[in-house]
Amino acid sequence: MHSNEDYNAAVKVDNLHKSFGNLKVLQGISTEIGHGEVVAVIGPSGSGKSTFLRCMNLLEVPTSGKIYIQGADITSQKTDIMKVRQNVGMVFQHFHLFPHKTVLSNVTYAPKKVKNVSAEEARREGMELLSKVGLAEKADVYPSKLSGGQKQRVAIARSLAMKPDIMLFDEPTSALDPEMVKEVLEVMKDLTKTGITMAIVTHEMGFAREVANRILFLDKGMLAEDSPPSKFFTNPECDRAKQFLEKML
Ligand SMILES: Nc1ncnc2c1ncn2[C@@H]1O[C@H](COP(=O)(O)OP(=O)(O)OP(=O)(O)O)[C@@H](O)[C@H]1O
Repeated sequence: MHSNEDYNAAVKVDNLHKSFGNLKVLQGISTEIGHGEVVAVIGPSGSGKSTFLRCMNLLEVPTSGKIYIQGADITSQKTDIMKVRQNVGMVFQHFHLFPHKTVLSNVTYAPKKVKNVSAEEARREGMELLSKVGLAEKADVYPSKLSGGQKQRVAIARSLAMKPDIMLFDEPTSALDPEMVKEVLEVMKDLTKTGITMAIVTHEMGFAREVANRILFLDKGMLAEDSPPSKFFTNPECDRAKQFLEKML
């Protein structure tokens, strides 16, 4: 795919399998995500989308197969899992903010604690990030005072504070009231323009179509289709994707 032999994809997945007991959830997924690429991972419920994403930052340990992040094999025994998670940020369906910390402290906590960033710098960068997600004026409030959409935007800012190269989003709008979905998708859309590599599990087909460079369609733990959105949403190759889209659109 790439002529330069030294090229390292942002993410390379090679024959990834994951089972929970006898349940084979991922059954031999291989793909690459290029630097700055935005991929949407879609597919029926239970097809393994979350598990696939969670393997990319080792929240789930693959049963077999390899995952390389910027050329480094994170599935090797020697991997420093904390380092991987610093570089591969994740935003979840439920926001998991620290309830006893202010919005700004939620954002500055990890850079200070894990990266030894000074309080002053962490604060400056934290405020910048909160401005980017439209929440600078909420810096000193506690999460309980925020709407779901605001909480998710803080969670995004908090993840970005570690300056990851890759961001994973696991159904980031699924737990939100409908009127809050848009504000979170807008923040994510802005993020796609920054050149950060993104993998997004989503049921928001319109959003996937608009922002993704590629659609990865999972079915029964296999990568059933890998197409650009223009093709996937108008003329998908696999029958399961056709059936899925008929239900979704
Ligand atoms: N920790 C776990 N232990 C046991 N089974 C699990 C675990 N995590 C996921 N599973 C099972 O693996 C299968 C795939 O789950 P996963 O969450 O990856 O699917 P998904 O495509 O993201 O689904 P959805 O769209 O419903 O969120 C499901 O049958 C689920 O019950």
